[in-house]
Amino acid sequence: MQMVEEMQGGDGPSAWNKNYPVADGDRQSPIDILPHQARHDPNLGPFVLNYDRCTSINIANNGHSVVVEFEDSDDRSVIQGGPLDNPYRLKQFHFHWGGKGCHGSEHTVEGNSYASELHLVHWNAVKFKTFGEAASAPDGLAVLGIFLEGSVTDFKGFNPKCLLPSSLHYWTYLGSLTTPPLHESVTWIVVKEPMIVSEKQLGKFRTLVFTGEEEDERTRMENNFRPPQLLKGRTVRSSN
Ligand SMILES: Clc1ccc(Cc2nnn[n-]2)cc1
Ligand SMILES: [Zn+2]
Repeated sequence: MQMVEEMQGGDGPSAWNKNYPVADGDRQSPIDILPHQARHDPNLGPFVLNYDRCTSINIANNGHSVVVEFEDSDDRSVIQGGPLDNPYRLKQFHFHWGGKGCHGSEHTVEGNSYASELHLVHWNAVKFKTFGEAASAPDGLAVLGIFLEGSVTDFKGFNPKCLLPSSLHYWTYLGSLTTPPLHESVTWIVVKEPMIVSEKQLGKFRTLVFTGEEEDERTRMENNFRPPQLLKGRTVRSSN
């Protein structure tokens, strides 16, 4: 996909640095995670999700993913602990996926990718008044990344918490948004254990289209992931 874009002079990830020079910055995401090179940090405690009173507002195809937005006018749905100095409010979650097989996640682990990756996007409402302000500040956002692995099992019901695997051990590093504006404002928390979802569920993503309802050609929405970026000397820490 990316090669084709380059040959056709497309506006895919490799061309983003034209309009967003930060694409070549020092804390870009995603990255390829090398578990043996991650530094185990005994001071890194567990992160805590308080989503019980979470109130989703809508679900939408925003042209490059499927996004569920949440009410974020108070601290009813927050993540805290782990590498975070204070609670961060849940703003939205969305997914990245591929066209088939096990490609589609944004982060990779020793070069291996998963079929999809769920991103729960949170913002630092203690330090900033709005999401927009937080989104361009170095400690403004915290994105929880959960790998989704295809399997024939099925699972019913839907609640952000039930999407979490049993073990919440994670890697954490300082990075960025993975689509323009690519702000270097994200404290990444990537859970090690993938969630198992059914091929049927993954198939649902692949029926989504990039094009708007009014447009006639239907471009299938797939491969909406940015490839891994250079670490540039950053340390990836591992919880216990
Ligand atoms: Cl508000 C917003 C902007 C960009 C993205 C894309 C992304 N960045 N990091 N993970 N996904 C998600 C939400
Ligand atoms: Zn994302």
